[in-house]
Amino acid sequence: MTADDIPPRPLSGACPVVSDRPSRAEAEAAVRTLIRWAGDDPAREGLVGTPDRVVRAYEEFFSGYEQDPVDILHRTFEETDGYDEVVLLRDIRLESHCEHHMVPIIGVAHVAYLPDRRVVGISKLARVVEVYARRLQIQEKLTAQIANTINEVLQPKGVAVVIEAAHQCMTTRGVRKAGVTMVTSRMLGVFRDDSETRREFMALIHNRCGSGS
Ligand SMILES: Nc1nc2c(ncn2[C@@H]2O[C@H](COP(=O)(O)OP(=O)(O)OP(=O)(O)O)[C@@H](O)[C@H]2O)c(=O)[nH]1
Ligand SMILES: [Zn+2]
Repeated sequence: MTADDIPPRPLSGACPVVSDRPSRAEAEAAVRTLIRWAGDDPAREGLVGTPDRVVRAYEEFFSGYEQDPVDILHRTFEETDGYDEVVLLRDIRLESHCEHHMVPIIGVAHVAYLPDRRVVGISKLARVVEVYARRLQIQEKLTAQIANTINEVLQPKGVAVVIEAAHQCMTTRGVRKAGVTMVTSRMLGVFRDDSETRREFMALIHNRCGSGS
């Protein structure tokens, strides 16, 4: 599946802050409600600390709303030795949450770009993945947001993002199909326009030679 039908702008940036964000106490009360709804007693010993733990876990899972990926990519370096080949970060571990069921999406992202003089510290590509992953997502949007942000900020000759992930809403509930992987891609610039560059990217993703893994 591709995200070709998703417009390239304006998806990046910090998320709009909700004006009526509940307090921590209200969030913990909501967890107690869910525990009661599940049929258990939030006052019993083993569950007393659970609302606090769940809210802390959510703080981690959804910390991406507080961060702006554009800032992460802001610091770039001029590449003066004429490197004009693809830069690829392969197998970036991805942990997100599906916006329909709020259960994990686990997989990997492959992120490549073809620089146009300016390059970025490679960890920053993984950080952009991390920020968007730590929001409620569908995989298509996540894929497009990562690619569009890199494209907007670095203005390279092209960007390619592929995500391969398993959705626990399909494995632990619902249709319950274990082992299914969803694959999404977003190709911009030369990766979209030039089939040879796209083929090279796909070969780099799938050719494990020399990776040491
Ligand atoms: N396109 C897309 N669909 C997703 C993603 N994550 C979850 N879904 C799907 O979102 C759909 C939500 O469908 P609904 O019919 O509203 O929800 P549901 O009744 O829980 O559906 P089932 O999962 O089929 O039981 C399901 O088909 C999920 O598999 C995603 O990242 N992209
Ligand atoms: Zn889901």
